[in-house]
Amino acid sequence: SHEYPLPPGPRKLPVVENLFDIPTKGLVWLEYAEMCRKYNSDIVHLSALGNSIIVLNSARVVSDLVEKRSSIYSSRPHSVMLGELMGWGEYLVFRPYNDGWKAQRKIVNQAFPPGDIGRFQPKLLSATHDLIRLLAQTDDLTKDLLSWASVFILDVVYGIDAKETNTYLTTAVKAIESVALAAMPGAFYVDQIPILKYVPEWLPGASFKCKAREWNDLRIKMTNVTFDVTKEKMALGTATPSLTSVALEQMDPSQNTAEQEELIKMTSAAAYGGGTDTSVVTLQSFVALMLIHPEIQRKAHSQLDKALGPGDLPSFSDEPSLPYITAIVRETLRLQPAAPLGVPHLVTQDDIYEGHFIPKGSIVISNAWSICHDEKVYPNPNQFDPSRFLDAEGKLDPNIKDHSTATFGFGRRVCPGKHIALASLFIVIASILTCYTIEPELDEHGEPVMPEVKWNPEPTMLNNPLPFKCRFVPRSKQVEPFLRVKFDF
Ligand code: HEM
Repeated sequence: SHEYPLPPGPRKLPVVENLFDIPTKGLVWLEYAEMCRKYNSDIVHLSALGNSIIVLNSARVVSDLVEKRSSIYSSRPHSVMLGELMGWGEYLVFRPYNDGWKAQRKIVNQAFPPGDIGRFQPKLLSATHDLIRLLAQTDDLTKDLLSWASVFILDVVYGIDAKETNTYLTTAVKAIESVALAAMPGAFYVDQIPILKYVPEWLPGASFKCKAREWNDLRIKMTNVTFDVTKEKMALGTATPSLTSVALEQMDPSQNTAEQEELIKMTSAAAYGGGTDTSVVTLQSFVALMLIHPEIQRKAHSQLDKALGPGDLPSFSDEPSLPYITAIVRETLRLQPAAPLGVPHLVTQDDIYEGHFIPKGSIVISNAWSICHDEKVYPNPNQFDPSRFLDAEGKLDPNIKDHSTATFGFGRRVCPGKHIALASLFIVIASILTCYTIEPELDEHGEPVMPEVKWNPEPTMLNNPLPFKCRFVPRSKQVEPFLRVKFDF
């Protein structure tokens, strides 16, 4: 009954409203983009089960609302399953926009100052060299990439070194998986019918409560075990700088210690969870895109061979002479963003935008996919072409908008690990391409068989290629010492 109409969108049916219009199958970001095209609007409204959903489909509207009006567009939807029953509701990623969120955000910003990533570079480099060695004999690419991401993130967040990683990996992988499952809208009825949370566990149909209890245990374990490692190392004087150690050192002694530690724990676990899978799926997409585009690998190889001495592995100081590698990082994130719909925001006040009413409490979904595939900014948007980011001389062209405004989210919630993620992707991509050519597997006659690479059509928050087969073929005898294996050339 507001004087301004809601944004356009599919017709609302009695009772169920738009329940059947909400995409739940296939690549949902494409479905949302299509819906916006159909209603000829960059902003679309849906409602179902008491939720109001606003879809934003262009850089312009996302910037106008989520960025310029960020004081009211920065909260998160509440979830009974994930937030209450599984206990993740107060962790940085999921926490509503309040003082607790601000305190956690400050912890990350102090430990990860965007201007100073130097202190983490040795950690990223050493995790990358471990991966390079694994790839020489990989038979499970996903597993190796997960190991790379876990090694560097556990080191950056907790100062845990590579040999200890496996001890903590199983719990974390299960915990992160449980979050991904519970975060899928519609996965658990209790999110639509909150009163179900009072149902006793033994009642038929209440298996979600058992799951929630197990998953809550995983959260507690994941949060505490790694945190305790950092504390112990600090006490022994063996800690290397990490998010957790920096935050512990910066605690205010005049304030309650237990409360501050609790905040640090939740922040660290959120960074651990927020950084792992996103990094893995981005690298999976990179490998898949290289396999499909040997001509791009050749260009990258030629730049690497010019910039590096024979037998050298790339370091961070090589970045200025490797613009094509930076362009591959950007193009991978643009073409196949890791989280095409980001993490939903929530608007905390009624708002009016371009003649439309946006109700307080609406879930706001910013479609990063559409922004990254806008043909006005990126001609032939579905083409993998790193050189679109370069000028005529092959330098990075500052006039071409880079993906990072979209792939890493928006406004006050923008990914606080963004510069670490970009640095880790640069070094791992440069190192893989220095050492290897990514090639299809050979059949029994020695002929290459190019697999059909498909991006996962299951509805999840992440965008990853389905497992595919490929080979990492070493490029020269000079890298053998790094790989610590012998090859026949
Ligand atoms: C390729 C890698 C990565 C991608 C694509 C990515 C993407 C994102 C996105 C889309 C969001 C939600 C932003 C929003 O709500 O608007 C986010 C949040 C977050 N990310 Fe990342 N991320 C990556 C790596 C990392 C790393 C390495 C860390 C930490 C070490 C990290 C920590 C976080 C945290 C703590 C949040 C929650 C911020 C908040 O809610 O205030 N991320 N990330």
